[in-house]
Amino acid sequence: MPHQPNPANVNSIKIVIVGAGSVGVTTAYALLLDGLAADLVLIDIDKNRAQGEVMDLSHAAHFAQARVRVGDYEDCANATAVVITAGVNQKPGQTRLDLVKTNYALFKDVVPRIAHHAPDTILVVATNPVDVLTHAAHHLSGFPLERVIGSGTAMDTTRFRHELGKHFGVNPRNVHAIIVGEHGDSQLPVWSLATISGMRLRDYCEAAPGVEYDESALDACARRTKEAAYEIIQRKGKTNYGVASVLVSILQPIVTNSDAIMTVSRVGTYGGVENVALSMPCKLNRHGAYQDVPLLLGQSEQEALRRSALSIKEVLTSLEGQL
Ligand SMILES: NC(=O)C1=CN([C@@H]2O[C@H](COP(=O)(O)OP(=O)(O)OC[C@H]3O[C@@H](n4cnc5c(N)ncnc54)[C@H](O)[C@@H]3O)[C@@H](O)[C@H]2O)C=CC1
Ligand SMILES: CC(=O)C(=O)O
Repeated sequence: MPHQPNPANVNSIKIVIVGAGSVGVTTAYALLLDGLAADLVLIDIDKNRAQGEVMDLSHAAHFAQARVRVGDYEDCANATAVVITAGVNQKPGQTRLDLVKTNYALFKDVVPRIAHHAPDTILVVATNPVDVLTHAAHHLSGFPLERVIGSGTAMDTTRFRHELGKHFGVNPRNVHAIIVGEHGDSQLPVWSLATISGMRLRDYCEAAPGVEYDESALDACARRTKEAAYEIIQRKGKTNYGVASVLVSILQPIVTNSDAIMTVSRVGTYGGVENVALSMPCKLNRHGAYQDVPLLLGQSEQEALRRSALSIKEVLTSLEGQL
């Protein structure tokens, strides 16, 4: 996702990243290069490793004029945002939902400590399964729902625009298309509202010379979007650059108070399923993901959204008594 030049005065901006592994450190590096924070704190159970990362990042911070340091939970005080990237990641063949027990136990430990020291901060959750853990973070912190944001399908929307841009030979910035629902296997592309240059895809294909509307090619774009993480993990063992860039795009409107619309995960009622977190378009500013953006889904899309909500709810129910 392209980043805007940062117009905010970031002198007072502190961002804490809990989890200085691959995603956390790549996010820290992207934040430093974007100049989005004056004070960047990394917290990790492995302090020695975190210290090594900080030493290395400090050499990049030298050019970016920011302070980067290892911290503990009391350093969350007065943070503008705390990003949670701590936890296990998928091994080849595992789904995101397979990680739930281990990462939920970690959240039970970590989230109350963050909330204790930073009762006014905004939590940005990346750890998988991100929708279930966004729900958990909301309950464990006691924060209002707009201040607990999961990176959700912001990642999948970016991948989808990339795929459609490649297919149509158009810069992904000029493709307006979103993925909603679970950041996982039940996600859904919103074909009915996808546009290029203000035109629905079918109209664009009729108007643009030499472009055919090929439904099976479009389905393949959606399939590659859904399967991208599996393929990357199969090849390199993890994903980090895409998500780091997406996390910076989520932090940007929070820091600059700029009312961006993004597909992020938030607790709510979706497809008639109550008290579940999944991604729909939301407005983001310094108050967090503070407003739903209405989405006029077609009938089959509404049904797919309900199925996605139910599949997340099923995992939440399996954790019942623990939440
Ligand atoms: N939402 C998204 O789009 C994406 C989410 N992820 C998720 O992000 C999470 C992290 O992935 P990676 O960075 O690749 O893993 P990693 O193994 O490289 O890093 C995890 C870090 O968490 C730390 N940690 C473990 N327990 C901790 C605790 N109790 N307190 C503080 N730190 C703790 C570890 O020491 C390690 O440094 C995974 O759950 C992964 O599935 C990964 C990519 C994309
Ligand atoms: C791992 C993961 O959730 C992703 O790259 O989408």
